[in-house]
Amino acid sequence: MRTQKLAIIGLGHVGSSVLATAVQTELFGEIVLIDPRDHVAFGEGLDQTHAGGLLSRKNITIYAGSYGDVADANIIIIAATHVYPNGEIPADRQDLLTENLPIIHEIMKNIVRHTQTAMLIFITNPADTIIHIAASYDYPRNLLLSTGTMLDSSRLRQLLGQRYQVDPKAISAYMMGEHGYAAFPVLSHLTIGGIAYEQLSDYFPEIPLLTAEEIKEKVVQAAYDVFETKNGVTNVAVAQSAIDIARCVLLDEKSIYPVSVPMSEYEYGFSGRCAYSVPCILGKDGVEKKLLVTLNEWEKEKLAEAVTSIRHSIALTE
Ligand SMILES: NC(=O)c1ccc[n+]([C@@H]2O[C@H](COP(=O)([O-])OP(=O)(O)OC[C@H]3O[C@@H](n4cnc5c(N)ncnc54)[C@H](O)[C@@H]3O)[C@@H](O)[C@H]2O)c1
Repeated sequence: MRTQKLAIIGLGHVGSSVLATAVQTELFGEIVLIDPRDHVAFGEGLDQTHAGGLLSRKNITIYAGSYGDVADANIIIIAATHVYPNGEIPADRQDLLTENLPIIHEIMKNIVRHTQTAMLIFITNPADTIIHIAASYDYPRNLLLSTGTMLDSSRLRQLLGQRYQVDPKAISAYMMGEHGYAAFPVLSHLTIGGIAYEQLSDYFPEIPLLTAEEIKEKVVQAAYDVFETKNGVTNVAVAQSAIDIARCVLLDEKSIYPVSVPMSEYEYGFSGRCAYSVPCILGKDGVEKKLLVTLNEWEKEKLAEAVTSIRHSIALTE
């Protein structure tokens, strides 16, 4: 009998958080770590393995490996990125593209050589362009996605949860579009405890209703509140997002998450191929259905802006 196997590619701040979160979930019996800085993959694996003697921990096999080891992986999470000297990480995610493009090509070439069945979950930025590039390889389209605006959506629910003093999980809401400056909230489908956004003032008259533009700005800024205080690193919440997706696929949960996926011109009518975040049903077959929700005029405008921004980035790769 086989256990569930996870491969993590890129063991920096994000990859090591993915590892720590994955271990806590107890979903995986085997975890392989791949990073060109062999000593980093080895050390992260060893550090986690040392906790294996504690009564709270399951006896999981964790080791530094190579691409041959992804052949029987169920889930592959990619958090590889160019390492900037002196930690001078560009704040604009798009500025990571030049350095990360060859890294993603190298990773995809290696993955397709060994498997066609693992769910690929990309974290590497710029998220949407990266998934567009990954989708250019001979790999099942339904088995690749980027966490995209999943993290932005969690920030949105957290922000509104604090504002209305309710559990963020009581809020059904998501961000769509670009994982970046052009992410936008879809207020036309947002509910708090089933109450539509525009009716919230009836229930919470003391709380002024923020405009969609104000919410967008606050959510986009939230990433930088972490980035600026943690010296260019945001690692914990995105790691949890990636593992939530992994769990959803492994348990065939059919949850709906906003994730970045390849989009054709027949979806939302933008000519040519692109990739951006839309709510998707995720299950054992990966991305099982994209929910192309009806958008209001402001949201259509913002989606067009997001597509333009991502297209500009994609054009730099051609
Ligand atoms: N999508 C999101 O919501 C989100 C959130 C946070 C961070 N990120 C992104 O996650 C990525 C990782 O960030 P980080 O803070 O962990 O960076 P980091 O610099 O700490 O780690 C990057 C790791 O990737 C490894 N790497 C480099 N080239 C590689 C290759 N060819 N194959 C495999 N591994 C390789 C490096 O050796 C390093 O260990 C970045 O692109 C960052 O922008 C995305």
